[in-house]
Amino acid sequence: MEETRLMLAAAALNQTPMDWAGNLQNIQTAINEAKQNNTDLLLLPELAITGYGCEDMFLSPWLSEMAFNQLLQVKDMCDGITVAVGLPVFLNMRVYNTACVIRNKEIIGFTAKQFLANDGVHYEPRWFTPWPANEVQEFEMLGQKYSIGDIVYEEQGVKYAFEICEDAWRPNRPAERHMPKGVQLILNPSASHFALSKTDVRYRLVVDASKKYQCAYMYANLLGNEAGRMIYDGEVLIAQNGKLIRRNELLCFKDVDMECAEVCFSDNPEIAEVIEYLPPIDENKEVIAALSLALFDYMRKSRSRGFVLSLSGGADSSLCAVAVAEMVRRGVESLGREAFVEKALFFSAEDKARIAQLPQEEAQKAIVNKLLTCAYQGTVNSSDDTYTSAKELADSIGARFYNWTIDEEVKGYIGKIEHALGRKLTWEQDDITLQNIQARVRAPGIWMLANIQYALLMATSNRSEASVGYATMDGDTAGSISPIAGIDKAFIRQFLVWAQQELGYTGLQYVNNLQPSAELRPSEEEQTDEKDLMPYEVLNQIERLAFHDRYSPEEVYTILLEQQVAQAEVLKAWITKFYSLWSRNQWKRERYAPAFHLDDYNVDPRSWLRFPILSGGFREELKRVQDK
Ligand SMILES: Nc1ncnc2c1ncn2[C@@H]1O[C@H](COP(=O)(O)OP(=O)(O)OC[C@H]2O[C@@H]([n+]3cccc(C(=O)O)c3)[C@H](O)[C@@H]2O)[C@@H](O)[C@H]1O
Ligand SMILES: Nc1ncnc2c1ncn2[C@@H]1O[C@H](COP(=O)(O)OP(=O)(O)OP(=O)(O)O)[C@@H](O)[C@H]1O
Ligand SMILES: NC(=O)CC[C@H](N)C(=O)O
Repeated sequence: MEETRLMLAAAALNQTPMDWAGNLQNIQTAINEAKQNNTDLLLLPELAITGYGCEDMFLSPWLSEMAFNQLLQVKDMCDGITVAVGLPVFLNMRVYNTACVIRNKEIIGFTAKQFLANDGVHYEPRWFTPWPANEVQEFEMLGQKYSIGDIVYEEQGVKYAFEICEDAWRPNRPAERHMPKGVQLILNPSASHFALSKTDVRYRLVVDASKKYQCAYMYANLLGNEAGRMIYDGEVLIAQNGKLIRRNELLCFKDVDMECAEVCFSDNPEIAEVIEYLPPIDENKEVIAALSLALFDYMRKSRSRGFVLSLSGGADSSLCAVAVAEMVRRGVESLGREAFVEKALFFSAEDKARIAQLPQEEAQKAIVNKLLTCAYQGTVNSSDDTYTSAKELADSIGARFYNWTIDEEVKGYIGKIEHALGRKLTWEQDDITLQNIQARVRAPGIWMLANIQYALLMATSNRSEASVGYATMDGDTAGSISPIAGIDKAFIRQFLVWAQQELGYTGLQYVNNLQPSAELRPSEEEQTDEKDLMPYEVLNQIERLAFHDRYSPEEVYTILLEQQVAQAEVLKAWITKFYSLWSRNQWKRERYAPAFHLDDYNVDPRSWLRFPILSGGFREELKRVQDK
C-alpha cells in the first residue's frame, strides 16, 4: 500500500483590513512557526493579505494591486514550504476572492471562490464575482503568467484542492467534484463570523465532509474582532476520514494561533464508522469569550485608552463592566500579564513596572483600574439599591468609580423650557419628555470623561431594547461602541447569575436581585421595563419569530397562542405594541454606536437586518391580528 506522510499546519490570524504591515507580520510569524515544525503545507485564512472586511475598498483596483505586491513578499518567505494565502485578484474588471498556492517560493496557482456569502452579515456579491466550476484560465500580472480557477494541486503525490469558506456551506459544494478527481486533501480558508454555537455547525461541515469524501480536511478561520462588528473565533480544524485530528482553543488573544499534525495518506484509507461530535456548547462561556476578545481588539485597533461607562447598577451596564474585567482576566491568561499590557499599547513604563510586581489578583484589579472608569449619575428617582449595586461591582473588579448627581442640570433644562413655554411640565402631560431629559443629561458628563481619557464610551443598549426603541436617543444610547446590542435581555439576566456563580463576580449579587428599571419616573410609580413593555421572554419570542423565522404578525400570534404564552387579548396587545414600536424605531437602530455581532441573527441594519425607516407600520397586518 502506497503511503505518504505530510506535515500539515493551519493558522488562525488576527488581521485588520488594510493593515498591510500588521497582516504581513502575522503571515510571516505563521510561516516561521510552520517551518520550525517542518511543515509541508500551511493554510492561512480567507483574504488574509488584505483582511476580509475591506468592504467597498475591494471595488478599487489599487487594493488588489497592493495585495498582489504583498503576495510577492509572502512568496519570498516560502522557501522549503507550501503556503496557501488569501487575497483579492482583479481580472477583466472583476474581483475574485482567491486562495493562492505558493510552493518553495513559486506561485503555483490561484483558486477562486465559487459560492459567495450573502446572508445579511456577508455581502460578498457586492464586491466579488463567483468563479464557475471546473474552469481554469491563464492571466498575466506584472509580466508573469499565472493560472486561476478550479485547480487541483499536488504535494508529494497527494492531490489537494480548495473550498473557500461559503463554498463548503452549499449542497453542491466543490468537494462533490474534487473526490472523483482523486483529491485526498481539502483546504478551507475561512472568514466565518462568530455566532452562538456555530462552532458545532462548522465542526460538522468539516468532519462530516472528511468522512463523506474520504479525505483529509483542513480549516483555518480568521481570529478576533477584525473590522469592528464581526468577531471571528479563530477556529482551526484538521480532520481525516471522519476523525478529528486537531482542534484549537477558540477566541484566544494571540495574533497567530497554529495547529500542526502529521497526516498519513494512503490508497486504502480507514474510514470512521461513527463520528464523534462536540458536546453541547456552553453559550455563556462562548459569549463572554467573544465579547472580551472583541473589546480588546476594538480598543487596541482603535488606539483607544480603555473604556468609560455610565454604571447604573442595572443589568446592562453591569454586563459591560464585567466584560472589561473578563477582557483583562482572559487576556492575561491567554498572553501572560506582560504581553497583555504591552499589547494594550498605552501603559506607561512606570505602570508596567508596577503591575509586574503585584500579586495576581491585585495585578488584575490594577489593570482593570487603568482600563475602566465608571460613574454613577443619580437623580431623585434613583434608588439606594442601584447605587450600592454599581459601587460594589466597580470596587470588586477594581474599576475607577465616580458618583455625582444630575438633578441640578435636569432642573436647569426643565426650568428653561418651562420659562420658554410659559407653563409647568408635569408627569401627566410630559412623561416621555421628563424621562428623556434625565437620560440625556447623563450623556455630556460621561462623554467628558471619555474625551479626557481618550477612551471608548460604552453604550449599554441590548438587543431587546433596540427592537422596541426603549432607549433615549443621545441619552443612554450615547457612546462610541455598543458591545451588547446583539444580546437579548433575557440572556443577559441569566448570564449575570451565571457570571456571579461560575466566574466568581461576587459584586453581581446586588444586580441579580434587582428588577430591570429605567428609574426615570418618580420612585412611587415603581417603573420597570417589563411594566412599560411586556415580559422580556415574550418580547424575544416575538422578535425571533418575526425576523429570524420571518413569520407574519398573524402567524406570530397563532404560534404564541398555541404555546399558551398568554391569554388572547393580552397577547394581541403585546404583539401590537411590539410591531408598532419596532416600526417607529428603525431610525434608532440606524443610529446605534457600532455593535458586535454575537448571535445567529441581529437587529442591527449594518450587520444583519435591513428594514425601512419609514413604513406602513404593520397597520393592516395588526388589524388582522386584532380581528382574530
Ligand atoms: N422615523 C423617525 N425618524 C426620525 N426621528 C423620529 C422618527 N420617528 C420618531 N422620531 C423622533 O423620535 C423622538 C423620540 O425619540 P426619543 O427622544 O429617543 O424618545 P422616545 O422613543 O419617545 O422615548 C424613549 C423611551 O425609552 C425609554 N427609556 C429611555 C431611557 C432609558 C431607558 C432604560 O431602559 O433605562 C428607557 C423611555 O421610558 C421611553 O419609553 C421624537 O422627537 C420623534 O420626533
Ligand atoms: N443612575 C445612573 N447612573 C449612571 N448611569 C445610569 C443611571 N441610570 C441609567 N444609566 C445609564 O443608562 C443606561 C440605560 O439604562 P437601562 O435601565 O436600560 O440599563 P441598566 O440600568 O444597565 O439595566 P436595567 O435595564 O436592568 O436596569 C444604563 O445602562 C446606564 O449606562
Ligand atoms: N466568508 C464566508 O464565506 C462566510 C460564510 C459562511 N456561511 C460562514 O458564516 O461561515
